[in-house]
Amino acid sequence: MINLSGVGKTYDDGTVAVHELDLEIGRGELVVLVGPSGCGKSTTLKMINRLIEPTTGRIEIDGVDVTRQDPVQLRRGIGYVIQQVGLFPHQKVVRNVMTVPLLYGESKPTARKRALELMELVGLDPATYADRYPHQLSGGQRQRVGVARALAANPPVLLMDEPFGAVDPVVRTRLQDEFLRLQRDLGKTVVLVTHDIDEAVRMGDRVAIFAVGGRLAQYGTPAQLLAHPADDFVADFVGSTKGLRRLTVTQIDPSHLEPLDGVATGDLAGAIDVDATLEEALAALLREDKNVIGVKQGATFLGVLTPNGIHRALRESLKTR
Ligand SMILES: Nc1ncnc2c1ncn2[C@@H]1O[C@H](COP(=O)(O)OP(=O)(O)OP(=O)(O)O)[C@@H](O)[C@H]1O
Repeated sequence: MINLSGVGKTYDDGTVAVHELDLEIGRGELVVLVGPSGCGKSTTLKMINRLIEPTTGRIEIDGVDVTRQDPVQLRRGIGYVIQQVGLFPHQKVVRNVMTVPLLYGESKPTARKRALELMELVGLDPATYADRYPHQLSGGQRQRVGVARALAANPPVLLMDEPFGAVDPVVRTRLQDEFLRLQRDLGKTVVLVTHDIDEAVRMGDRVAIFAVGGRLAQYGTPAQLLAHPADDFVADFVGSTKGLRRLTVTQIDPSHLEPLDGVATGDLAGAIDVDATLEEALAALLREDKNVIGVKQGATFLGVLTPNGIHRALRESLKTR
């Protein structure tokens, strides 16, 4: 879908922001670019929609070189969400979201209808929020308006630069979850920039870790990066809590379950679905202050998971990936 080959950017003052970058992003994939400050993540993102022109290399979307496309045309197919959202302060929320459909020649009633649908989609009740001004919203709500506006032209590609950066950690986690749910329905191809490795691991189908100097240190699934960091830099960056992070990306394996026989009902912390992650299983055990949790697939009870089982599953996932 999106293909970067040998892409480099050297700014006029000689700063090498991105160096010989090869990156392939599949259709419908959510790829996160992560790394320390100044390592070229935003520059990479802006080269995809031609806000910045590369010095070397080639960027293709669906096999078409972006530099051969009219930038305005190109950006119609690419939604862009930035941290400070950039809403028009003197326009009501609904009007802010209508901007893009109006730009593309939709009639006012059609644009308004679409804007209200999009507000609903991103979890902002139109009846409450449509006629507010941006300053009458919380940071998280403003961010949702930004996402709604980026989706307004129904672009196949979405570029997001620190989209959840400006909100507190609790709201941030909620927005991340909401966006993941939305993404499951919409199936956009998303490239998301963050400096937060936890966000990268939570959100990314694949994660590209950048090192200073615009060098790609490693590209892989969160599980691969956590289990097999390519070098010391990546190992350091994913950090000492990588065992914990693995909980969030490792799914329950039915072969680690034990039979229910012999477990006293009082010891059981309810049941979770087999599609859950080890983190969800552990969280449920801690929440209920129990040491056994049931695992089911639909209505079928598969067995139980204990802290030992979780530990074993973690150890094995480290070996196999
Ligand atoms: N217009 C410019 N002229 C010169 N250097 C620039 C320009 N824009 C960015 N840079 C430099 O290019 C490098 C990469 O910048 P970029 O914004 O892509 O990094 P980033 O990884 O997105 O950083 P952050 O996480 O801090 O936003 C940095 O060293 C930055 O100072």
